[in-house]
Amino acid sequence: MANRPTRSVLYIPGSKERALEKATGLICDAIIFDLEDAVAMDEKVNARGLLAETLKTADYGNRMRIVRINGLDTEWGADDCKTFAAAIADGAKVDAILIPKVSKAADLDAVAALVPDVPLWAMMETALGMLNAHEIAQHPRLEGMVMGTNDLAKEMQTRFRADRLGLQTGLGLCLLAAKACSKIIVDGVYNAFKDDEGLKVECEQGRDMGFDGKTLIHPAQLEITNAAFAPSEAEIDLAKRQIAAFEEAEKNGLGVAVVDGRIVENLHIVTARQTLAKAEAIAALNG
Ligand SMILES: CC(C)(COP(=O)(O)OP(=O)(O)OC[C@H]1O[C@@H](n2cnc3c(N)ncnc32)[C@H](O)[C@@H]1OP(=O)(O)O)[C@@H](O)C(=O)NCCC(=O)NCCSC(=O)C[C@H](O)C(=O)O
Ligand SMILES: [Mg+2]
Repeated sequence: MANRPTRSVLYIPGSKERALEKATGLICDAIIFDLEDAVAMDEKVNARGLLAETLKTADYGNRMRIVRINGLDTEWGADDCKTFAAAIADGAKVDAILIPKVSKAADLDAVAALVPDVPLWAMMETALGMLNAHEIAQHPRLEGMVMGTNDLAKEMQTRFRADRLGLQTGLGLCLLAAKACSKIIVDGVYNAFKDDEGLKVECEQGRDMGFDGKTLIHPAQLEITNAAFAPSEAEIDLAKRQIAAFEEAEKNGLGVAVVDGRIVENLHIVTARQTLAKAEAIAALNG
């Protein structure tokens, strides 16, 4: 869905009944209902059943509902696919299926064959996935990419740094692939969920790099993230002034305007209109 905001994408373990209920009232743009890493092995089967029933009955409003299945290389992946294909046919509201550890386009083909029609999202979190990001982004069923920075850091053997130096190549490759193919791309989680300042810095970095939003692990991270990935009042004001100045310049037969000492050309107007469209989409979401 073009323009659908994905500023804040909250993981909820599919096994946690209280968290599933709480999310109906949280200020997140999207929810990842997780059956993979957030669910213990002996809870996998129960979580699958609980989640399938919950998505038939619970009202998550206009929050996007994304189900993260287990990989098809695990004992749960194929049954996750079959259960959700059946649940969707039976009225469960699922906007996308998220596949973990996607390393090549064929990983998407395998899930596409088991779950018809629903858009697919890919966890980008393996070194091979980074190298194959473009072929993954080109997949016709793919709608969005999610950076899995914990798994990527593990495979890369990087250490945590505020500037995410060891992850930058992977983040950049995935961003290029997603943008070239007009797909949604959201950043990885910030593990220290009580560190607001650190989260803010990482959100700003992700926003500056071009991510559409960030994945989160705790409701306390929502407010900072929503603010960071929304156009600010100053950005909205600048966009309006750029459009007005450019229209005025055009009337005078000019192709360039100047706003705040900077040139404004047609391409800047595209960005300005995108900023206003994003602000409108967020306002519409908040009703
Ligand atoms: C991190 C947590 C285990 C902390 O849980 P808890 O100790 O229960 O937190 P609080 O007591 O502060 O919770 C306060 C209330 O908020 C609710 N809550 C907590 N977390 C969530 C949530 N994620 N969604 C919805 N609601 C949530 C609690 O129920 C409390 O409610 P109330 O009873 O009304 O007070 C916990 O936050 C958690 O489990 N988070 C999710 C962890 C997760 O999903 N991990 C997997 C995804 S990360 C990943 O794998 C990314 C990727 O693959 C990679 O490789 O990087
Ligand atoms: Mg992961």
